[in-house]
Amino acid sequence: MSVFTTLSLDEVRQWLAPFNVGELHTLRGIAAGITNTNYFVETSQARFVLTVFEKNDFDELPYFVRLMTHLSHHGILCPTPIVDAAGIALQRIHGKPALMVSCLKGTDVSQPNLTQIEAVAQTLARMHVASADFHEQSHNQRGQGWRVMTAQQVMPKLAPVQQHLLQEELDFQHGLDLSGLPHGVIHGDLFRDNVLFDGDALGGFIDFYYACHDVLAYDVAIAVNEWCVDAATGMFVDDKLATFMNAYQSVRPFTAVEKSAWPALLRRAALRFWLSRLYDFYYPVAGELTHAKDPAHFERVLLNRKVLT
Ligand SMILES: Nc1ncnc2c1ncn2[C@@H]1O[C@H](COP(=O)(O)OP(=O)(O)O)[C@@H](O)[C@H]1O
Ligand SMILES: N[C@@H](CCOP(=O)(O)O)C(=O)O
Repeated sequence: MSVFTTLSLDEVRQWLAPFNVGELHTLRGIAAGITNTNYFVETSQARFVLTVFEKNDFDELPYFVRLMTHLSHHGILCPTPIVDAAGIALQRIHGKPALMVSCLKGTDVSQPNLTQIEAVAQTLARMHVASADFHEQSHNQRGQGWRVMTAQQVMPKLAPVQQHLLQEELDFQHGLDLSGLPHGVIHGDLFRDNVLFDGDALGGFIDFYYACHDVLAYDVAIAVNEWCVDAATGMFVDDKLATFMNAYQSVRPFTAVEKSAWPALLRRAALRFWLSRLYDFYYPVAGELTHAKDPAHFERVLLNRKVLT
């Protein structure tokens, strides 16, 4: 259960006063999610999601608010930040940053079918295209500096064969020059729990809090490593991968440079989540669930992607 900040109907009613969203009817804590407190807020006008940020500083959030606003104005299915009468979306509640967004339709899907994979891929490509005129740049919190620091922390915990794999991959990634690849806004964590579906119709992408300015094809690599993989082996499932790549490239075809960097990007994406899962595994935060995020899965994915290079 991830409601860290308990809110009462009365305080949310008061908090909603500067918004033009009608009368508050119901308030329901959302159990899913692990980082922030989320509530479904139902008013006489519509349904919203209210997020209380448990870890982010206020100052790092306006980028995400402006990004989601930009993307929703460009027709990308994602939460739309709701502004108060003064035009301000980001507020405080219990002294923590708080944001209300539109409620998307649907739920996350653990076994996506090809139609759903196609919709994710096309929307991701449209999001990348729509980001071309979003001119703010935010650095990747899970980029090179984080990789090196996290690797140092987990390295002593690993078996020698894993240490060798990790060091070799860090060296390989450090030596890459990706500056010639198209850059833009990446989602950065487009996992199955961050995409909602209403049947086969895409409800939208959520959880933009790893979004940043980075290599667009890297975002695709993150997504295919999640959506098109056999859970037992870490190998690609061919028809899922083909469906994803065809759908993505029907909107934004890869350049020649992206094609040649692709195997390395798949490795970088596998490394990123192997590392974060290793860190969570060896340095668990009391009370947080880590069992669902198996580092060994991304170790297998990385080993598989190395074979492709
Ligand atoms: N805009 C939204 N519309 C509908 N449901 C949402 C929305 N945002 C979040 N949710 C629901 O809340 C859950 C937790 O959100 P998430 O962003 O993953 O939280 P956390 O940041 O804590 O990981 C999601 O699985 C989804 O069910
Ligand atoms: N979707 C990821 C978790 C998000 O990354 P983290 O760096 O916050 O752990 C996963 O399933 O590993």
